[in-house]
Amino acid sequence: MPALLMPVITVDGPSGSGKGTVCRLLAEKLGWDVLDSGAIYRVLSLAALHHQIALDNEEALVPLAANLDVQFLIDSDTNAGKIILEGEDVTTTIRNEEVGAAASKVAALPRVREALLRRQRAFRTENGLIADGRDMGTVVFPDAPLKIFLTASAEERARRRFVELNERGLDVTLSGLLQDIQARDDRDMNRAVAPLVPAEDAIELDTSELNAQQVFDKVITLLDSSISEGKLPKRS
Ligand SMILES: Nc1ncnc2c1ncn2[C@@H]1O[C@H](COP(=O)(O)OP(=O)(O)OP(=O)(O)O)[C@@H](O)[C@H]1O
Ligand SMILES: Nc1ccn([C@H]2C[C@H](O)[C@@H](COP(=O)(O)O)O2)c(=O)n1
Repeated sequence: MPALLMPVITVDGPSGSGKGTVCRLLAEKLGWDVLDSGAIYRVLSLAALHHQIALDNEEALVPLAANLDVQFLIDSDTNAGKIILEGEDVTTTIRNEEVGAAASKVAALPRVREALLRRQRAFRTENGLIADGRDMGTVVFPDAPLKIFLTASAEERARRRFVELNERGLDVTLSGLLQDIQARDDRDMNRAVAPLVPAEDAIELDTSELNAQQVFDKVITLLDSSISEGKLPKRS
């Protein structure tokens, strides 16, 4: 690994455990970049739908993944992320539950994961990186000095998603979301390649009874321990 590369903090865990929320807060605090690896799988599944490629057609999905025409931009005024797929703004579309389920299907294909590996590792630059996903600590950045694995009960994760989607005006039911979450967990945890499991050296944090601020505070405590152990550089 070239010496210029800064450390990575990995945050893995199942859907709705709060990874994206804590990664955003951490990145703001540290001024580091974020890799939202789930967004890459979501964009790929959307591209497959656009090109009418079946979600289990590994032969066709591999070149699509390798040549994916996607840009991850930051709006300089609002600082909000923007995702452009083949010239189209898909920032909101990829967050739909259907796209999440489709992403979990293409993500089960070993050669598709392989094709996306280099693209994910390229997010690591001379700035520090917070990497959000399922296999960040186990496969993509196994040398990360701080690995966090967030969990929460499926019921609590479904409740969180219900609140979020209701706020967005979407017509969803709690029981439907719970079923979706359980199906996605099952696929993500039981696939043959890079299943959702904590890395051996990951620190697990159950967020079921914690609000987002409490989770963030705990992560900052873990970060400070890693700094005092010399695993991460002092923060400015
Ligand atoms: N500790 C928390 N307590 C309550 N709600 C939370 C907590 N953390 C996050 N949330 C809310 O739960 C929802 C899911 O959070 P978030 O998107 O961060 O999860 P995620 O793990 O990144 O999910 P996914 O993998 O599906 O992208 C969001 O609406 C978020 O605001
Ligand atoms: N590192 C990753 C990230 C995501 N996936 C798959 C599995 C998820 O169900 C799906 C969507 O992810 P989300 O945006 O909800 O975090 O993508 C994966 O296999 N590996």
